[in-house]
Amino acid sequence: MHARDVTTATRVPVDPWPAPTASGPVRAVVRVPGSKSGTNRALVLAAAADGVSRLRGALRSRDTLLMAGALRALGAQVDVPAPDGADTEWVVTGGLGRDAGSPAAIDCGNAGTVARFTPALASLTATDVTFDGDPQMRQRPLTPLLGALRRLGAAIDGDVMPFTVRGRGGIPGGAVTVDASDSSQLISGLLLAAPGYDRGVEVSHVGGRLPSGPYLEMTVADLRAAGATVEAEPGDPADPTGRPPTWRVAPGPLRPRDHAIEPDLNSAAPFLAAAVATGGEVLIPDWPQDTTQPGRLLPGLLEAMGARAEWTPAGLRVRGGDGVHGLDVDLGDFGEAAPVLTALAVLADSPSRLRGIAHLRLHETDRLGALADQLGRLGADITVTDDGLAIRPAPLRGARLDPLADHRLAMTYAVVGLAVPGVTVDDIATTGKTVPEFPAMWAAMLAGPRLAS
Ligand SMILES: O=C(O)C1=C[C@@H](OP(=O)(O)O)[C@@H](O)[C@H](O)C1
Ligand SMILES: C=C(OP(=O)(O)O)C(=O)O
Repeated sequence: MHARDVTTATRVPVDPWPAPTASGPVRAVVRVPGSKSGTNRALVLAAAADGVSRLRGALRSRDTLLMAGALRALGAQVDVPAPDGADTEWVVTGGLGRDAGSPAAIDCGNAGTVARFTPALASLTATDVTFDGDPQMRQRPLTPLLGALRRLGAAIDGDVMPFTVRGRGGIPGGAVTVDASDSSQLISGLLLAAPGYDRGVEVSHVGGRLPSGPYLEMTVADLRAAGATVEAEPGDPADPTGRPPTWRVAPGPLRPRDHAIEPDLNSAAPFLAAAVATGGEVLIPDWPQDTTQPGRLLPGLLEAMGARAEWTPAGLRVRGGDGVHGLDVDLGDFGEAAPVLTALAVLADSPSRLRGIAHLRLHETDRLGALADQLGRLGADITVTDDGLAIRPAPLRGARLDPLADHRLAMTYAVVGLAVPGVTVDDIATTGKTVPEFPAMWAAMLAGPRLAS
């Protein structure tokens, strides 16, 4: 068992959880909860705005409740509706503690978004704020962010977690470089608070390949929607001597917003994969037509593995084909898809290569090593390469798997379990990081409702 926030677990599942096998093609409509990345950006921007913001469709999960707690510690009021109550809107009254207050503490859990998005905000308060988190969060990249913030004028004790930001009511800001090759969140964290720096910010990425590009688009779009003036220059990855990717945010007030959070397309991935693995059909309502979420790439990826994807007025429908085929793909923009695609790849009839995802070693756990090791217990043939995974078809058998406190690994094992009898999963409740009702949703998917064909 791994530590988890029991306050978010509304139903306690059995441990280890027997992953259900599918008795036939899965046919279901699955409504997935709100986007973690959208919810946590909306909360940060609302906390930094002057006035009251209202969020509909926000995700209520471990990562977003940790964000709500962090923003309260920084002086904002965040009212989270009860899980099953009539009220569904999250209401945020912006305002960071500008008067010297007693020291505050922020628990980041294993939420990269909390650990990377809130230190810059803390530098705008007049309070000492100490940051800590789960053992794995202490290992995840933060040092480049703290160094850049210090160069922008923040006073910070420590280069690794736990560390303390000594808020002095603001920072000068200005131009800074950061090596964000280990995580795009290191840049997002500097940008999201930048309207509050005296001179705003100009951030350039200098280093190896920048992962998770769509999340920087999301940061820019969400800042603009909150009234910030932002310029983004992509740079030319093919010309390392050219101008690096650079973002500029002007100083100025943010406006409060009332808006809806999109469904989390990453959370849809295991359910869509269930359609592919079983030759069935899953429909996700409210799939956005136009989105900055990297999950917009999912339909194409699943089609490359043999599925058919179709946008209908009711949502995105994915139908499995005659079999599952391997794929060779660069997932640098969409590393979160790698675990679930690995589940499909071990069920596929031909080899797969997942490339461009070296940074996954620094996610909730070392995802590359964990996938090879844990799925290897089932007999899967997975090799960790320099920048990803090589997967070859192999006969599979049941075994007990440990998600190592990683929500996406737990959901990945559930997908494999549809096709391989005897898979059990430790600590399935770790899915509460982003999909708190995962076991119940999975059971409901397997029970229908049937779709008209
Ligand atoms: O900005 C965000 O909301 C995220 C960025 C990505 O992080 P990395 O750039 O560290 O991969 C992604 O994996 C994470 O789940 C969410
Ligand atoms: C990498 C992930 O999360 P985090 O926001 O903690 O980085 C993820 O959700 O796959």
